[in-house]
Amino acid sequence: MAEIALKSLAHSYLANPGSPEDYAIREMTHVWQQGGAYALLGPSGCGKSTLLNIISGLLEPSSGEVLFDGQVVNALPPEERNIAQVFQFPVIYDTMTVYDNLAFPLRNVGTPADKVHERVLEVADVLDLTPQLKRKAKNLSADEKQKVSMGRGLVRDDVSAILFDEPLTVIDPQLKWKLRRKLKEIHQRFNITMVYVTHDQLEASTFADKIAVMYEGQVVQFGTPRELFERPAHTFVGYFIGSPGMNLFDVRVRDGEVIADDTVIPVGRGIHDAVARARSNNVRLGIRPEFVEVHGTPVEAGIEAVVEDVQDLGTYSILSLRLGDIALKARIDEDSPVPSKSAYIRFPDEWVGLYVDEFRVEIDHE
Ligand SMILES: Nc1ncnc2c1ncn2[C@@H]1O[C@H](COP(=O)(O)OP(=O)(O)OP(=O)(O)O)[C@@H](O)[C@H]1O
Repeated sequence: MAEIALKSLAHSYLANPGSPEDYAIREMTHVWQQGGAYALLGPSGCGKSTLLNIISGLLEPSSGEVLFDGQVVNALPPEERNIAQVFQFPVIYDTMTVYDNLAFPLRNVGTPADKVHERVLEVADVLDLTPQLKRKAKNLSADEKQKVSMGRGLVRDDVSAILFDEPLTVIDPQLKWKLRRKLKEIHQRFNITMVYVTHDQLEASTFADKIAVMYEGQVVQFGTPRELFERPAHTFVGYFIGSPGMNLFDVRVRDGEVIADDTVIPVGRGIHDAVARARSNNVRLGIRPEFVEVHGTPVEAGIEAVVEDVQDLGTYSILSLRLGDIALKARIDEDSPVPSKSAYIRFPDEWVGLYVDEFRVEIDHE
């Protein structure tokens, strides 16, 4: 088991990279602590698989270092890194039984037979594979094959880390939920560093204690699911996490007031001063639909907005609102009255984020 550190790491698939866009991984420094359950979350093409393959040694980075417990491992081939990796599609031996497939990684490193037997039974039990142990892998369903593949990743308890690259993609939705919980259980039981790649925020939040959100080859935020929700560090995190994503709108200061389009946004002094100080043309305020305060009648410091649509989602509704040219979403609980034509909205200062050139700027609210 190990701490995995990435130091000034960068990777390009091009022979002579020039601009930042030429890099699948832009220079980053990042630490996965020993024993943590982590998710690497991001859209297709943001560099997740590239990063995993660099950690496991399948790919050599263009620059920077990979360290396991402080030791540089760049020169070590995958088999010497002591890492287990589970891929999107099953990697198993079709002609072997399930038992032998699970035993393989242990026998490969000379584990004594009694220990092999004990671990195979334990992992088979956790993954509900015990009834299949004697069957040939080729006769299994797609779900079962992937479970065997996961079992092969989990069977050794002496690995530095287990890396999962979208392991549940081919799994039936109902079983997916069950396996995610199993993985969490396994993590708690064996205390192994686990990094789980996914583009699904729900999958990331249910598995991981901390999530690294990747965007265009960079980790733009590393935090708990709650931190990502409440304080997105980058507009992409605001947009990608949550459903619907964060409201973001351009703002500037005019005549001592913060305005968006032509609407005055009543905000506290801290936000006003920070907007006034921002030296950029890309200055936005962000607030999640959950934190927009909605009233049916005028309130102090409320902004009148046009209600364009109401989507009833059972336990809550999503309002589509318009403020001049700005479209906004607000979420209201089922027991709150739903305004019909006009709504009076407020943005509580504590839930408003300021984003300058896409990154969050901390505001002193005092
Ligand atoms: N072998 C390769 N040769 C050239 N470019 C590559 C190669 N593998 C990946 N890329 C490019 O590197 C970038 C990052 O790809 P990567 O597969 O790491 O992203 P990802 O986040 O894992 O995406 P996905 O979820 O679709 O697998 C993409 O622009 C991709 O086109």
